[in-house]
Amino acid sequence: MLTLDEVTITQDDFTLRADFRINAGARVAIIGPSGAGKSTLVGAIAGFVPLAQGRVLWEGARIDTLPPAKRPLSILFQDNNLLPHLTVFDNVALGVNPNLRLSAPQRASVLHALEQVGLEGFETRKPAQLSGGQISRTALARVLLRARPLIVLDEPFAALGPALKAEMLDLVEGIAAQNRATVLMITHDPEDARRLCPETIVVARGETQGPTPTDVLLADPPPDLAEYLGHS
Ligand SMILES: Nc1ncnc2c1ncn2[C@@H]1O[C@H](COP(=O)(O)OP(=O)(O)OP(=O)(O)O)[C@@H](O)[C@H]1O
Repeated sequence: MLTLDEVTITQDDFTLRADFRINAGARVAIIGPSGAGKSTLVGAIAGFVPLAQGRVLWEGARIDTLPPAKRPLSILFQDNNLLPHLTVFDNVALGVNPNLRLSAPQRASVLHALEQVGLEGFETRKPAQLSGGQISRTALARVLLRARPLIVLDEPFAALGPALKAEMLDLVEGIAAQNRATVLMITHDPEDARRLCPETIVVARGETQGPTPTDVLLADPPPDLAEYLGHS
């Protein structure tokens, strides 16, 4: 279980309060107006943004005191998930060993992860030689290989077209199932939430609400969310 226990995050004059629990294995969307604090919230969970108050726990143990690399999660951003000077193979291999000295079984596991995301034969390419979808697949192969119990997505697929985005969300679902991982996904698109996330947290007016079942929330959104979604 991921627990945010009476957390307050402050960035200059911006304040967000968060207090919720997410069960292990759940897939939860984070939705809310631009500037509401969605990235700040996941940044605090991942360790890039300090807490002003409160605690973050995974399976009952505090993680907010750990540096980002020691936290039990993998995070993907909209951009810069890959190192441009490294090949696809090495970008994925970073998930096994940051110094890239891999044993034979580790090399085999990288190749297997690439195969699973449909990138067999792309091992020696550099990110500049990949399409947007292939970049996403490479980043997801690393997530698969790292096998951290929590997968955090800060809109990594926002620039992809709808069909490709749906494919990536299905790939995330498969990876999460294989690793028995919990998923937290920021999105601006309610259809993404419907597709991947049975539950949703709303971030608005300086606080988090939920998680709430996504279908219930979207069928009858509270005023803040209705305004954001463009309902009358
Ligand atoms: N490093 C920072 N220093 C000061 N204020 C910041 C910093 N990063 C973000 N903020 C402010 O915190 C608030 C929340 O920003 P955040 O990026 O978390 O919102 P968001 O909900 O993810 O927005 P969007 O949907 O537009 O990406 C904004 O008012 C933003 O200007």
